[in-house]
Amino acid sequence: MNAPLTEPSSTTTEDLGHQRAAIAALGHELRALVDATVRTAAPAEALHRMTDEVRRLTGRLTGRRRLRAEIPAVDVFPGGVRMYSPVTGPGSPLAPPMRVTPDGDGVVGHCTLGIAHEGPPGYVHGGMSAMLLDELMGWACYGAGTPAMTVSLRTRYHQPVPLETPLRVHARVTGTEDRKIFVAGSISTEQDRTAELVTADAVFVSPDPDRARALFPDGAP
Ligand SMILES: CCCCCCCC(=O)SCCNC(=O)CCNC(=O)[C@H](O)C(C)(C)COP(=O)(O)OP(=O)(O)OC[C@H]1O[C@@H](n2cnc3c(N)ncnc32)[C@H](O)[C@@H]1OP(=O)(O)O
Repeated sequence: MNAPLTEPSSTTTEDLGHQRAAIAALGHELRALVDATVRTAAPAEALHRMTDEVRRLTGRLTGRRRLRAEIPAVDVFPGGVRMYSPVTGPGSPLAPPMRVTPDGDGVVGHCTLGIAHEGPPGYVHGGMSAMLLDELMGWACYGAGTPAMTVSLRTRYHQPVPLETPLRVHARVTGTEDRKIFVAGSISTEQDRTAELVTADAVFVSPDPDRARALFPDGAP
């Protein structure tokens, strides 16, 4: 029988690097598994065999489990690496993952979505587009020195967003009013950055300090 998979006990910088690389490698394979799962035309018997194998694998991820709201040791929070973010996390099978970089007065996100994120056949699910924008708009707030949470997000879908096509997501802060931050965002393809397929505007709010402490006892965003 295979040995259980457990967490390392020490957390030196080198260990963290190894741990992050291992998390990213597992995330990569799980994303490949998700992609294969939503594409397969395998017959029911093959799917049942596969189900048994996956259940066995899941059972091998033993050891201590992260608690709700606990920040993983591999993360830098706030404002840094989030290994399991459903949008940017290299360890998340749900994430594209989107890579975020500064861009002039805002931030830009790069990613390609596969058919696991399909809405209309061949195109991205509208909720997924909203998720990419929401996340990146949050990064824009953080980049502007005002970490905040979304209180309102309005999306406009101008044209369908193609799957399996490199995408460029953009966000920038357009104004502030006390604790409110106004943010604009868009999605285009890398190939034609001028054609905005989805645009969005959002209001973010920096929680007041008491609210932030209550929401995030381990460190406000
Ligand atoms: C770095 C990458 C991060 C990525 C994160 C991606 C972003 C996210 O997904 S965040 C998760 C989704 N958002 C949430 O869960 C937020 C839920 N909301 C809350 O918890 C609270 O509203 C919170 C904590 C944000 C603010 O609470 P609090 O500090 O008490 O503020 P509050 O006093 O209610 O409101 C502040 C101001 O915002 C205004 N406001 C509140 N909601 C809205 C709204 N929907 N639209 C416009 N303005 C609003 C209020 O009117 C008030 O304005 P004013 O001072 O002029 O009266």
